[in-house]
Amino acid sequence: MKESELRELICTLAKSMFDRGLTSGSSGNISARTEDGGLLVSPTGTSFGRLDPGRLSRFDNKGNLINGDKPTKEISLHSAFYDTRSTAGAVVHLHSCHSVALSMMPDANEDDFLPPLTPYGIMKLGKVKLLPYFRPGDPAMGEAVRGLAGKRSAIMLANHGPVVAAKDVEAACFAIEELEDTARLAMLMQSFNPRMLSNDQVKDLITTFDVEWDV
Ligand SMILES: O=C(O)[C@@H](O)C(=O)COP(=O)(O)O
Ligand SMILES: [Zn+2]
Repeated sequence: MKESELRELICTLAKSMFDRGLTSGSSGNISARTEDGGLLVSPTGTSFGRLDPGRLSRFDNKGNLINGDKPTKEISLHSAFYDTRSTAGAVVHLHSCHSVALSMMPDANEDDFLPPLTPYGIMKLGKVKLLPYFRPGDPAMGEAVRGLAGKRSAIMLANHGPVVAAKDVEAACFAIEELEDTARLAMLMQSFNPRMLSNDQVKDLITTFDVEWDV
């Protein structure tokens, strides 16, 4: 994809998520690989509702900022995904409400954050890791992601928000939206003892759709 098209797509997808309340104010950040191995990154303090394609932070393939505004303070978090997952072409972070709510539950599962409620949750995300709370911008977040050795495409930062890497920016947005939808279902259903997918049904999905599943 030409860089000008990628710039437009990042801003269009970010605005779509903002307009649907998936992140609000100036929360969230998004990045995508360019054809020359560089990165386009949302600038710090900007709103997903009003990203300007011409002002995205542009890094070259050696990680130098070459133009655009000052990047998100979570750049080390994004870099950790690119450095540990060779397939990563985009990374998205949101402050999506239901995911954050689920991360605050006393019985939240750290190794497998999302309950197996729907097939799409499994297919789009694999197993989601819940990481502890970090101060926003703390490079330790990136270190925690590096500690996962590229085995997870999706993580949840406790009391903060989800972060998802995927092959391109559209796939990353699809996946993080699925994470929020699954967390929403989990919160809606939590007092009803919902019937979940069985282990066999989950295994069937993993096999049929070639889902990465860190065991
Ligand atoms: O929660 C935070 O402060 C950041 O993770 C965030 O979502 C927005 O920070 P910037 O991308 O630096 O604006
Ligand atoms: Zn954040």
